[in-house]
Amino acid sequence: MTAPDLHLMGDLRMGDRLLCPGLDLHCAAGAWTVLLGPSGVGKSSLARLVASLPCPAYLTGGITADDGASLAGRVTLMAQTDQLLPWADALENVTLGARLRGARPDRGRALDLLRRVGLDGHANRRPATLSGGQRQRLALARTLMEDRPVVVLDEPFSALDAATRATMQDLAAEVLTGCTVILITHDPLEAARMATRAWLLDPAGAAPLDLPVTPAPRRLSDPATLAAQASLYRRLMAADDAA
Ligand SMILES: Nc1ncnc2c1ncn2[C@@H]1O[C@H](COP(=O)(O)OP(=O)(O)OP(=O)(O)O)[C@@H](O)[C@H]1O
Repeated sequence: MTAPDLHLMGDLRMGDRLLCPGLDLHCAAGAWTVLLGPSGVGKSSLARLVASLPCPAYLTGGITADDGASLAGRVTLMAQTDQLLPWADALENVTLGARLRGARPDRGRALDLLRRVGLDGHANRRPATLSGGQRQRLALARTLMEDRPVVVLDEPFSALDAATRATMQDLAAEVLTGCTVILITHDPLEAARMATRAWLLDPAGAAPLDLPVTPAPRRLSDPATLAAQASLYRRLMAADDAA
C-alpha cells in the first residue's frame, strides 16, 4: 500500500468545548509530522480520529487522504497505554493484528522485531512479567509489525531511558521509511530529532515550529538539533503558561 498525504482540517471539538481551533495540517507521505502541546489540548483525541477509533472529539473539517480513498484499514495507532493482552505472551502480542485478521502471522519477522526492540529471549513472557520500558518496546514491535502506510505514535518512547529511546527512534525511522507518520510527544529533543514538520497545538490553534533543515532522524549531538530542542522547549513553556 502506498502512503498517502493526510490533511487534518477544522476545529477540534468535544461536545460544546473547543479544544483546538482552525487546524490545517498537512502530513506528508514519507515524513514524520510531530505534534506537541499542553496536556488536554486534544492530541490523543486527534490520534484516535486519524485511526478511525471511537472518540468523543471530532474535527469539523474532517481528515482526508490525498488519494481520495478511505483511511480505514490503512492506519495503525500505538496508543499512550500499551494495550497489550495480559493473557498472551510477547510473541502472541506482536502477531495479534495478523491473527485478528485471520492471516498467518510472519513469525520470523515478529521474532526479528522482538530482537530489535531488545526483547530477544522474551518471546514467551507475558506482559505482567515485563518492566514498563519493556512493555512499551513490545507495543512498539507490535506497531511496527503491522506494516500500514499511515502510523500514529502517541508518546511511544515515553517510558524509555535516553539511550534506549534514541535506539528505538532510529529503529522506528528505519522500519517506517516511506510511511506517513504522526508522532505525538512531550519531549522537545525527540521532536527536534524526528520531525520533518512539527506543530504546536494549543487552545489558540496550531502553530508551525522551527526545525533544522537537515533530514530526520538527526544526530542528538548535532548543534542544530540541540538549538531546535531549546527553541521548542521555550515555545512549550510559553504555551503551558498561556494554557
Ligand atoms: N473519553 C472521554 N470523554 C470525555 N472527555 C475526554 C475523553 N477523553 C479525553 N477527554 C478530554 O478531552 C480533552 C483532550 O484529551 P486528550 O487526551 O486528547 O488530550 P492530550 O492533548 O492528548 O493530553 P495529554 O498530553 O495529557 O495526553 C481533555 O480535556 C480530556 O479530559
